[in-house]
Amino acid sequence: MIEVHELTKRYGDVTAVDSISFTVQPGVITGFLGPNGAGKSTTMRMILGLDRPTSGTSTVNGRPYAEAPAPLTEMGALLEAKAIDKGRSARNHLLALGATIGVGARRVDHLLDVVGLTEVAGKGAGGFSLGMGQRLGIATALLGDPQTVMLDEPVNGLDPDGILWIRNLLKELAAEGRTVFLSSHLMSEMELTAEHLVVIGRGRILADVPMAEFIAQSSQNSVQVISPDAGRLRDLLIQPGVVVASSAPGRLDVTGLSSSQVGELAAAAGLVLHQLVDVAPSLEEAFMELTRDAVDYHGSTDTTGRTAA
Ligand SMILES: Nc1ncnc2c1ncn2[C@@H]1O[C@H](COP(=O)(O)OP(=O)(O)OP(=O)(O)O)[C@@H](O)[C@H]1O
Repeated sequence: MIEVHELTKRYGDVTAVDSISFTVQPGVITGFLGPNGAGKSTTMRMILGLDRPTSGTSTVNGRPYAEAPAPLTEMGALLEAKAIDKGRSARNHLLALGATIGVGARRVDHLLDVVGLTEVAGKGAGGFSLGMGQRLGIATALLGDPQTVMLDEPVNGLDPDGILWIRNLLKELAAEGRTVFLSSHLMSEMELTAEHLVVIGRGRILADVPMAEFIAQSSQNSVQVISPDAGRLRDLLIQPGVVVASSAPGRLDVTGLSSSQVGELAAAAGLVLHQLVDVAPSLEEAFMELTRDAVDYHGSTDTTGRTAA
């Protein structure tokens, strides 16, 4: 279990983390979400004891991580890929770390197999691709068979096969009753992996809820309609508070009305419908809605350098 209590971190004038409290429970995968610069990495670094909090506390399995007698067996963490001695082979890296906690060659070779690095185990990790470095980082996190794992962007650089593999691995770890805490900007992947979410924006907790609840509370529900009379239906549905978009001929995506309202309006006008479906919002839509006011870095699709007057 990870417990964070009124944790604050200031860098000069910047408050990176602003008195946040949350608990990461064992047995479920908890996702840590937030826009760029929200404070996720800073929080994880403080939990790991790599950054000293300005105030507040955090504990891993009941005590500050820095005080754990055998940290690698308490919590395995992946913060930055490739944070290893680049000249060393993957196997030697794991063996050297394993030696500090009584883990030998057998478990090292097993873990190399689990993360899919057996064939390159003797090669210098300096030549590893981003995804291979990530796999090695995950093997390192699992080395001490820890009760808790904390992973910052674990799917970063992984190919589709690797992403599926880590999703299943994390689910297995949680099913074994372990605490699993991970950050990711890949919303579709997080939606498939996590059961609980902690969302942070500008250093503050915006949500700490089960995934299903987080998505359900979004107002982004829409209705998808397919009709041979799409044009007439569109004119009928347009009213204040209703947005009607069309992504294909004969298809309308309606927000602001329920499917029964759309169906009744169509029936009253004698319009034929071929399909009428409620579309639940995605995690991405729910996340964008919640964090709209907490995004510090906005991009633009204008690559011309011209700005609107
Ligand atoms: N060592 C540091 N010195 C000064 N400011 C820092 C430092 N580390 C982080 N910050 C600032 O703290 C804030 C939170 O940064 P942090 O890296 O924790 O965010 P994040 O949620 O992990 O972002 P991202 O999604 O981009 O990785 C940002 O404004 C960042 O610029």
